[in-house]
Amino acid sequence: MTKVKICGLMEAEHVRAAVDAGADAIGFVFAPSRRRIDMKWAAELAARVPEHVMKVGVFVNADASELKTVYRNVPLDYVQYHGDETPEQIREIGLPSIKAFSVRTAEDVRRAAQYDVDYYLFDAPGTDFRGGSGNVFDWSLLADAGIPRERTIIAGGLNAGNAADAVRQTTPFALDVSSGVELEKRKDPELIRRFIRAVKERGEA
Ligand SMILES: O=C(O)c1ccccc1NCC(=O)[C@H](O)[C@H](O)COP(=O)(O)O
Repeated sequence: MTKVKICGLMEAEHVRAAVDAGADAIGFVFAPSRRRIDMKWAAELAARVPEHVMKVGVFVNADASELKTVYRNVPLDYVQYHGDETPEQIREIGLPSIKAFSVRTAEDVRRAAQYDVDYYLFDAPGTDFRGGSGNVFDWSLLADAGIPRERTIIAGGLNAGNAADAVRQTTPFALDVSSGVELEKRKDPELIRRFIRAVKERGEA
């Protein structure tokens, strides 16, 4: 069954809505963004999340010691690298990892093979910030990725209306969404529920 990650959560009500609706992972953004969250508040929110729901911290070109401080203080399961981090930097930091790739061309997708990480997240290029743009990239480019589908996460412009197509076309491990579960730039519990339903109830085994 395809997993769902709800990213950019900032409010207790929205974390609860995601967990209650069956999210498999939630994301906190510690990078420059309108969704940026303070470490102490993220720790409080994460403490209320059951263990089976993965907690992911999103970073963009963060200083290694800063990143490790957040990882120590917030009960995170994965670090999501959403900037220009190199394979060496990620290896040296040595934490469970997701590397995000902004996809414009097939070459952007092929770069992923240089990384030894737990999961590979393919996203549309950012506009204001490095992620969370609400734009979709060309999923057909993934045919060239050379990355096992069970370690692939698709992001970028997903919503309840296109989630089933994304799963059908890319057969990923998980879908990741942020803008598509927001109303007027704030997470919306009903949209969160609809998105998770659209992924989980698409009739797969
Ligand atoms: O969400 C952000 O504001 C953000 C800012 C900087 C780096 C990464 C960011 N988000 C990472 C995510 O995993 C998003 O869910 C992903 O980019 C998809 O976003 P969307 O197109 O809004 O669904």
